[in-house]
Amino acid sequence: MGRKFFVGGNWKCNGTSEEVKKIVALLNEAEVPSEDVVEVVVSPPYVFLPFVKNLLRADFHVAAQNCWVKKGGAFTGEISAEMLVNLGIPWVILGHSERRALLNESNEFVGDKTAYALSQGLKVIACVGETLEQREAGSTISVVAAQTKAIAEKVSDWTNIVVAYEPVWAIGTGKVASPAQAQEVHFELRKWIKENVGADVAGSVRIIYGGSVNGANSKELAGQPDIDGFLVGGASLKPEFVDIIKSATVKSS
Ligand SMILES: O=C(CO)COP(=O)(O)O
Repeated sequence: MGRKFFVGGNWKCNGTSEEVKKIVALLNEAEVPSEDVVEVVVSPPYVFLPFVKNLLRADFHVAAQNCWVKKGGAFTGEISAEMLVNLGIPWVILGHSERRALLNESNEFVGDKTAYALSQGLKVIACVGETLEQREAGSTISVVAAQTKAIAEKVSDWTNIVVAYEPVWAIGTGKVASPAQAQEVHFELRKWIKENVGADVAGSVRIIYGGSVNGANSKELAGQPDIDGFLVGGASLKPEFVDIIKSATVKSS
């Protein structure tokens, strides 16, 4: 099958330099499956990126949580894709629901950002997901498809994209999607990609799940055929992140 398990830790807007040092020390000491089995990427706030990159073990990688939609310049407060490349940051998270909801990032804007970041050589964790209202209205698949379509319209090569399905109602709520609920959306999303992008991309693109993943629920979720890993928020700041990384072995066993 060839979709390497992917575990991302999204630290969001959290951490002091002391706390960041502690998390990095914890990760550096962790005994986890090799890089052949699981790809681990942690995403600290911008200001800690070079620090984390320099201290972190070589088999784990770092991601920024956002970047600007085009070349840098007179955009106060923004960070450009070129700067991330310049600092050797390989990944960026784009389209997180917190930015979509709180900063009004539209599907089109996220599609443009994804295309620009890829064009500069970054790898992108592109987030999609429905709100509770949308789920209850029965529009989960159409919402997720529209978000993915806006990316597909701007991007032709999906090699460096990981899609993160993060139902908004499961983020930071402790209310995890059941393995069956997550699998259903991952399956439908892969089907959409197969029909609208291509069978090769559908077979190879990793679709990871995010929303209240923890050390206790990660194994069962990882057992679902279309779940290729996780994007973890709260639990990525805790020792249980190591257990989540270890759930990669569910796929290889
Ligand atoms: O938003 C998330 C990861 O990007 C998920 O957050 P939680 O794991 O805290 O629910």
